[in-house]
Amino acid sequence: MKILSVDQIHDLDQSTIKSEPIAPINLMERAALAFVNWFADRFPDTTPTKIFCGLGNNGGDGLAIARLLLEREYPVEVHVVRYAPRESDDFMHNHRRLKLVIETINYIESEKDLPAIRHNEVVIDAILGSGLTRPTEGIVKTTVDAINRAPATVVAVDIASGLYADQPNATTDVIIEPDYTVSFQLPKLAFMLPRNGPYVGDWHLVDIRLHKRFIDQAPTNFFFTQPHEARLLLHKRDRYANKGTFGHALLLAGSYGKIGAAVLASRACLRSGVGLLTVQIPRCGYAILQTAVPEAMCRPDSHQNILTGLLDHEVSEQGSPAPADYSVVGIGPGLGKAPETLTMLRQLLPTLSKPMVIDADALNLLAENRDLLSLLPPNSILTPHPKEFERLTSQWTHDYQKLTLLRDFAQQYQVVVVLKGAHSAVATPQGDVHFNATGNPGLSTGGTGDVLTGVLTALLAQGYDPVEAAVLGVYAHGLAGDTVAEERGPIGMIASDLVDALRWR
Ligand SMILES: NC(=O)C1=CN([C@@H]2O[C@H](COP(=O)(O)OP(=O)(O)OC[C@H]3O[C@@H](n4cnc5c(N)ncnc54)[C@H](O)[C@@H]3O)[C@@H](O)[C@H]2O)[C@H](O)CC1
Ligand SMILES: [K+]
Repeated sequence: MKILSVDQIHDLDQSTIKSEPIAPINLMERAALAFVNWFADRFPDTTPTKIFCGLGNNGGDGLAIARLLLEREYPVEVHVVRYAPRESDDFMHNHRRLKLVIETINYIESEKDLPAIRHNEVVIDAILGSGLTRPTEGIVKTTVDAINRAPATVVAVDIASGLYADQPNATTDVIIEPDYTVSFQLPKLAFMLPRNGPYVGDWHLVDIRLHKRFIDQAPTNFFFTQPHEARLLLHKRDRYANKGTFGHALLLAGSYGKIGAAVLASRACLRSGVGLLTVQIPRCGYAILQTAVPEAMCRPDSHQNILTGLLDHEVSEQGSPAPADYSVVGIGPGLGKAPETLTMLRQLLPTLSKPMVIDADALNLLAENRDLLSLLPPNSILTPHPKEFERLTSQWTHDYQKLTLLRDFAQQYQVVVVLKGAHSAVATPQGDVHFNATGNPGLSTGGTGDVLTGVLTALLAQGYDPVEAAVLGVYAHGLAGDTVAEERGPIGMIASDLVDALRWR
């Protein structure tokens, strides 16, 4: 699903109005009805509801929502924040219609007009929408502040008042902090950025049948992966396939005290459909890996505690293939940053031409030796968490800057970057960014990144296009997290649970 800019959403509105055709006031009615249907599914018709409206079309939506809720016999109070002398046409239209069915419309011009808000009430925020052009100030700011301080549940219409849909807010801006945002049809870029969490809450989309052809043709670099889109990426399995069909992956992972990372990545790789898996680990991990993951083959490193890339010929079979002979190489989980391991990485990279997967300490080694970045095989997948990405690039002051760094990095080095976090972002060598829909805070625990590395390595081994592998892998990994969280709650989740919860269908 595409994420469009505010300007594009405005044009989409106009295009919908012209092409259907539909009168603007009827499109507003459609939007209000979609909101009310969502609302009525969550809140019973006994819920005391205070609707705060601005004077533009977001306020117009609020007035229409008030009328539709009154029709359904919700106890509704309407408060219009009168911050400017002029209202939009569709606001005026809905104002006239509402006056016919409601006893009073309240106006907030100064602080003394603010109503008390109690904890059992729901506040609907329809003060400002995507038309925001400047920070909240004066009575708007005072009202937003009062709503944020109130103990009630807050639902934002389209977007929280004061939050820019596609550009950074200042840290001093006063913005509604909703429990829910109910947005019209397409998500806003602002919803994808972790630091906006308090200003978005739990967000939902309601369909208002905006002009489909316009959306199909609209250019954008930003996408949100929906479940059905992720599932379409899944390759069907041929009935006559054999294990050779699904590739042979080589994982380079583990160091003394971190063999568990190699185990997690290996198990996840096997659970994600790889044909054959070989793992190179330090000798200290040999018995552990062979016991914990009997399905994997083991290449013991000549070093006892770290990876050096040299094989222990006492234990490993004669004539082991070179890393380049495997379908894919995944490197990083539990690796450590020993000088010998850096030497291994330095020698390995120029020998590889197929896309590889690079995670954890392999990323930290790249960050400390940035000359290695130009040796990465094109279309390789890098999976940094924000701190690792900062080491690879530079510090950022807000999420939009981080997004620019992310796109620039992926384009400069022609790699796929999975920036992990809430709504993990997959940046492509072409400059696109795909935000993920799945996952929860339970994933912030040791080892979940190792699981992702295993998943992505398996998908590349099976011949998935690297961008598709990243989008699908991140989706499936997050979904496994959601499945586990549903069962035992996010607090009790551990990375091994994720491996067991991976589902490919
Ligand atoms: N396609 C859709 O998604 C539809 C959206 N609808 C709703 O329309 C709003 C956008 O409406 P618009 O009138 O363009 O803007 P706002 O209501 O957000 O703002 C009104 C007006 O206020 C001025 N303004 C900007 N910043 C401030 C500020 N900080 N303080 C005071 N005033 C400010 C500015 O002049 C704005 O124009 C969208 O969010 C949806 O809710 C349609 O109803 C249906 C289709
Ligand atoms: K709003």
